[in-house]
Amino acid sequence: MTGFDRDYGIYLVTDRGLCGERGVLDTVRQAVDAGVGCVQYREKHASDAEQLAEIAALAEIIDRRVPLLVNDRLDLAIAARRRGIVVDGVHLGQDDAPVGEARAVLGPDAIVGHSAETIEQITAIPGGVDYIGVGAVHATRTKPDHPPELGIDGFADLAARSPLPCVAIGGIQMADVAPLRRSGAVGAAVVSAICAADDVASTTAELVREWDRTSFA
Ligand SMILES: Cc1ncc(COP(=O)(O)OP(=O)(O)O)c(N)n1
Ligand SMILES: Cc1nc(C(=O)O)sc1CCOP(=O)(O)O
Ligand SMILES: [Mg+2]
Repeated sequence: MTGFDRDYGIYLVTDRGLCGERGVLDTVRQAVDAGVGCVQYREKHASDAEQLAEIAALAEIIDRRVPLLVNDRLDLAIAARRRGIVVDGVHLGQDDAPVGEARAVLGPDAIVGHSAETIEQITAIPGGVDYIGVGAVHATRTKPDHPPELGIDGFADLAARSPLPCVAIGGIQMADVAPLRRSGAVGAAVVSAICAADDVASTTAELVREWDRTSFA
């Protein structure tokens, strides 16, 4: 399966603060066991050494069951791979390293995700991108500087016009999963819905069931 025709399912984006005492590693372990389709390591504050150590531990826990992507930091993804750590790709925003550079360095099998919030940004995306992260579906406290709220209908409109598969992100909760999948999302990316859950295993399993039982667009 290429990154392009992949079903990303319930796509976990990590947040150390929201994981609290349980920690990122145990949260990811439970979420992968419960069926998430992708994990993105998103850490804005730790040192490079700390992030590399955490990426290495996550790669061991995930053990190639689902893709592990690194948010923002193409350089860290490359450094991890040089150490033999299995990193499957990157998610890069509009202000991060160029997606073409990521594709060139990580190779044809890597997953390269890119963010966009308007149809102009979507149509301007160069080749080599596997999916677009489109948000914010809803306002969210997880990313105070999130793009304007699209709502489900706004997401559906962009996904219908996009030449690339779209992963929805931003304030996604259980009730959004089915409508988003019906509107063409190839994944529903969540941070707080899983990281801040009291019971990660059962919450994730419920989200995954909802995704799996909803028909494609
Ligand atoms: C799946 C997915 N979609 C969008 C984003 C947002 O990325 P970006 O615009 O670079 O913002 P930050 O995550 O870096 O704050 C994402 N991370 N994942
Ligand atoms: C990382 C991120 N990007 C967004 C975007 O809209 O581009 S919203 C977001 C955070 C999503 O967190 P939660 O699932 O807790 O709402
Ligand atoms: Mg970014």
